[in-house]
Amino acid sequence: MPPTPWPAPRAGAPVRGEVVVPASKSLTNRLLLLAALADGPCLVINALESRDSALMLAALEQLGAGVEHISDPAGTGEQAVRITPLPLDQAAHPSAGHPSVAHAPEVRVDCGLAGTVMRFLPAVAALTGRTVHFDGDPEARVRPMGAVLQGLAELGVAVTGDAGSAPGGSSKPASQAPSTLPFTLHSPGGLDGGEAAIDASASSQFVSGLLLAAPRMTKGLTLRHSGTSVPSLEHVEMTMTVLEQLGVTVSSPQPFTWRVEPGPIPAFTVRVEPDLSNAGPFLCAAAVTGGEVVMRGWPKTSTQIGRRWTRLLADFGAAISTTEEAGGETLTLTVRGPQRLTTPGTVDGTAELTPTVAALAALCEGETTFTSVAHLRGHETDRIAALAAEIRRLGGEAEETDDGFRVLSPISHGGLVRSYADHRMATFAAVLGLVVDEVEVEDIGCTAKTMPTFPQLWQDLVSSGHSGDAETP
Ligand SMILES: O=C(O)C1=C[C@@H](OP(=O)(O)O)[C@@H](O)[C@H](O)C1
Ligand SMILES: C=C(OP(=O)(O)O)C(=O)O
Repeated sequence: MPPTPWPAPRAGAPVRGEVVVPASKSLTNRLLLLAALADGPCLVINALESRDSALMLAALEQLGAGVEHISDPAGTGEQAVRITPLPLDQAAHPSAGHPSVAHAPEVRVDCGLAGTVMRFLPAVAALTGRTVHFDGDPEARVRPMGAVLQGLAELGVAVTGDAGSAPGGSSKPASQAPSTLPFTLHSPGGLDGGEAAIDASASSQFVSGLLLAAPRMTKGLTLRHSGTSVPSLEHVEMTMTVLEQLGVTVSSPQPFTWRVEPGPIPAFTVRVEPDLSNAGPFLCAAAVTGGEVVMRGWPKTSTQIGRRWTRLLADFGAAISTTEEAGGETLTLTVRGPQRLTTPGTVDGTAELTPTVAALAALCEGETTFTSVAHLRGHETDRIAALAAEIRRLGGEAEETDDGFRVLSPISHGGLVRSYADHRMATFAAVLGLVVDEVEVEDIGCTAKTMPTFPQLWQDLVSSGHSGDAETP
């Protein structure tokens, strides 16, 4: 049964309110994975609870980690996840008195539509020495996977494109590794690492996925990107920083080359930051309605790409102010919307923020050109095509370009916006619906990928303060 369309709440007045967004998907899934590779049980406080993080936890459990949900571990009312690491020593030394992994049952990993699961877990799977089958949603089966699988094949992992193939099936040359889900990995000797070169121009997650597992490769890993540019380079920096913060030695001997030394990951307790990408639509609610939205707990420094919101919103005419909070680590961020949004003309390399920025562009007079985002064609959906199509559906003009798209004129009416199973297409439509009558979102449920509470938080924010009138473009 198709989902019931969700009528996007229309702001009858400038949106004024405060919002607390859940934890970062990118940090949660890195920290859960690294906890499973640590040398003792770890506590991840305020871990995101969403489909992507649930898939990560389920997969880590399948691979042999322990997962326990704990309420209020620090007396702050927060939730936490305790991870008992994977028994990797058994994989590395199957004859050292441990039950051999050769007899361990095969594992099935459901990636859903999560890039962080499909790109980050193959190297971890190889470390376990078990035969692991990966598959996901129909939309996930077209997302690019080739580089990470070629990298693993180069490092000696048998990779086959048939999810049902026999364990131990012959390894193919790296160039013949499958390029999409489903696939099967088999690496009975674990993963020694060493050196590999991959073309990561389709996703930064190919790099992150190999680097995250590298501390537990016996030789560590020197990874070189062989293409022109890596998109979302911030996410690779996040990977390197998180590894370093957890005590792993990392370096970047030259541009597009990363080195992770082998060694233990000391057991850790960590608290996850709010998701600054998912904060975007809420902050945009102030920008598009001429209202004011406050977010407490904005990290003073962050590895998240969403830290760019302060600059991006200012570029569209919003006023941003911050005050330091007690403890000095976090800020209270206030976004005040302008009377009328102004386009900065060009928006470059906004990666996963792009659909939300596109909502601002679709409400501006004047052209906005999005550049260096070609890789968005391999996201949850082809976001370049989807954004152009949905802007046109609502009466705007938009065209696709080689490395992005151009919004030529603003939308002029509401309608049913297709969500393409993509959480950011759904929230793109929600932002538009604040100021345009009768916008409906085909499947608001897809926001559960990274923020199951989105519909409620959105409704709460829209109804939280009423004064003045919101303008229709
Ligand atoms: O490493 C990560 O957590 C992510 C990396 C980026 O992927 P791409 O490089 O494929 O854009 C980003 O878009 C995604 O939402 C999360
Ligand atoms: C591209 C995204 O997700 P994923 O981690 O599935 O790649 C995203 O959240 O915008």
